[in-house]
Amino acid sequence: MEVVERVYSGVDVAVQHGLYEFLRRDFGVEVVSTPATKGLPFVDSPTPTVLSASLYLVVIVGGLLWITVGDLKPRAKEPGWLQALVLVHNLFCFALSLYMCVGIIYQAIVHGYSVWGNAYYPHHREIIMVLKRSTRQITFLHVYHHASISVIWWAIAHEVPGGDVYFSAALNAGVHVFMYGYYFLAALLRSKPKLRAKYLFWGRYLTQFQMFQFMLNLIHAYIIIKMKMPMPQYLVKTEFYYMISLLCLFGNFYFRKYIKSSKGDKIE
Ligand SMILES: CC(C)(COP(=O)(O)OP(=O)(O)OC[C@H]1O[C@@H](n2cnc3c(N)ncnc32)[C@H](O)[C@@H]1OP(=O)(O)O)[C@@H](O)C(=O)NCCC(=O)NCCSC(=O)CC(=O)O
Repeated sequence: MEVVERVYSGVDVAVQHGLYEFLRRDFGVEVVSTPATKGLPFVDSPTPTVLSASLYLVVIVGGLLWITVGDLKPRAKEPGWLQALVLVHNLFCFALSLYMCVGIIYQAIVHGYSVWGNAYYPHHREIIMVLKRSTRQITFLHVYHHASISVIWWAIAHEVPGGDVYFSAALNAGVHVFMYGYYFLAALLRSKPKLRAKYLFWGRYLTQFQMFQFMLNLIHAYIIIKMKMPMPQYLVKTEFYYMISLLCLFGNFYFRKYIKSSKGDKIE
């Protein structure tokens, strides 16, 4: 019997199961399925991602204990090494986000994707906050988001590494270009509050942009569910509820930072 190897995603298996049976029965062709992302580091098994997310939680909880037990106050003046680390970190993340955003959009164009409605088929082939002792920034929102998002994206890379997932990946990378640009400027102008207020007035618009992205992802997930598009339903439903949770948390953040606070934006 002829053996043909095909890469697959969870979607593909469901869609093409009948075809594989037909090939086996009528043509004597055995199709061997291989995940599209097989062999990629961190994708085959969830263990490295779950371990990294757990390590992240251990470092955050350990860091909070270190700050609390030692009764450490936020640093009035940061040591030079910490300033340099924050600047290099933000610059690196800024460049990486830009590379990812442009790269994903480029691939989407090359594969003739439309904005939405692209099913995946196999042929398409903080530590910073702890060091700064900035307990103000170590919020439930921040820790929940960073501990969970890596596991969610592991599942996406494993199950559907293509199709419409390009959209939220490109959008999020684009948002992160601005976010790390913002953090870079905030760190650079730390001792110059007037300049910081002048050049970082757009912080609130950045938060709105983040919430707009969650809203778009929510609408997108809703459409996929309603149109019964060939995507693993548990992943789309996870996206749907995850976006609702982020909208609530960011709504609360926005209200407390920009509306309720009598001082207004912290950077002023
Ligand atoms: C404007 C925001 C981007 C950030 O709001 P913040 O209140 O955290 O920002 P801020 O104005 O206090 O930021 C200035 C302070 O951050 C410090 N800072 C600099 N670089 C940093 C870094 N890489 N990580 C954390 N803090 C950093 C600066 O030195 C400065 O400290 P000092 O004041 O001591 O001088 C907001 O929209 C936001 O995202 N808020 C949610 C909080 C959060 O955790 N966001 C990031 C992950 S969520 C995410 O990523 C969602 C998404 O996908 O879009």
